[in-house]
Amino acid sequence: MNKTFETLDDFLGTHFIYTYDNGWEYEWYAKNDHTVDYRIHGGMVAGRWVKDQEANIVMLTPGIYKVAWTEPTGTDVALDFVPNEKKLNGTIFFPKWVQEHPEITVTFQNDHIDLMEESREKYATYPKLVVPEFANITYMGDAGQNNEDVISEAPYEGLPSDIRAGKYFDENYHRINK
Ligand SMILES: C=Cc1ccc(O)cc1
Repeated sequence: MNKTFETLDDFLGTHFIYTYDNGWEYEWYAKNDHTVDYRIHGGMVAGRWVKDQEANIVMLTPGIYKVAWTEPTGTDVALDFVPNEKKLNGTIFFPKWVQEHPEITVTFQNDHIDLMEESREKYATYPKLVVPEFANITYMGDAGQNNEDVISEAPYEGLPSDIRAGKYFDENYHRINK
C-alpha cells in the first residue's frame, strides 16, 4: 500500500503489522470508527487474539491518529499512528496480574471474557507494568471496514510473513484457503 493518509476515513479499515523496538510483534485492524481487532505474534502475551474491542479512535491532525481502549483484563492501551512515516508509538499499561500470569490471557479472549473479569478481581492490579515503545510498521493493507476475514484465526508462526508475501488474502481482502 502506498497511499498518503490524510483523513480519518483513510485510516479506518486499514490493517497493520508492526514490530515494537522491544521486539514485540503485533497485528492490528481499525475495523470501524469505534472497534479494533488484533493478534499478538511476539512478546509477553504472544498468541493472544481479540475481536470487536471497543476503542476511541480520532485523528489528531491530518495523517496522525490516536487510539485508546481499556480491556476486560484491566489492561489499558494508547496508540499513536503516523502511517505516512510507517511508525507508531504505543503505551500498554498492564495490571500486575497479567505480568504474573500472562498465560491466562493468551487465548481467543472473546470466548473467555468471564475468566478475564474473574482474574482481574482475583489477582493484583498494582503496581502496573507500563510499556512505552515506538514501533516500525512492516505491513499496511486496505482491508475495508468491518471485514471479518482480517483477524479470523489464532496467530501461528509465519502468519505475518504469509501476509507480507501476499499469500494470505485474495484481491478482495478475503482469507485464502478458508
Ligand atoms: C494489549 C493490546 C495491544 C494491541 C495492540 C498494540 O499495539 C498494543 C497492545
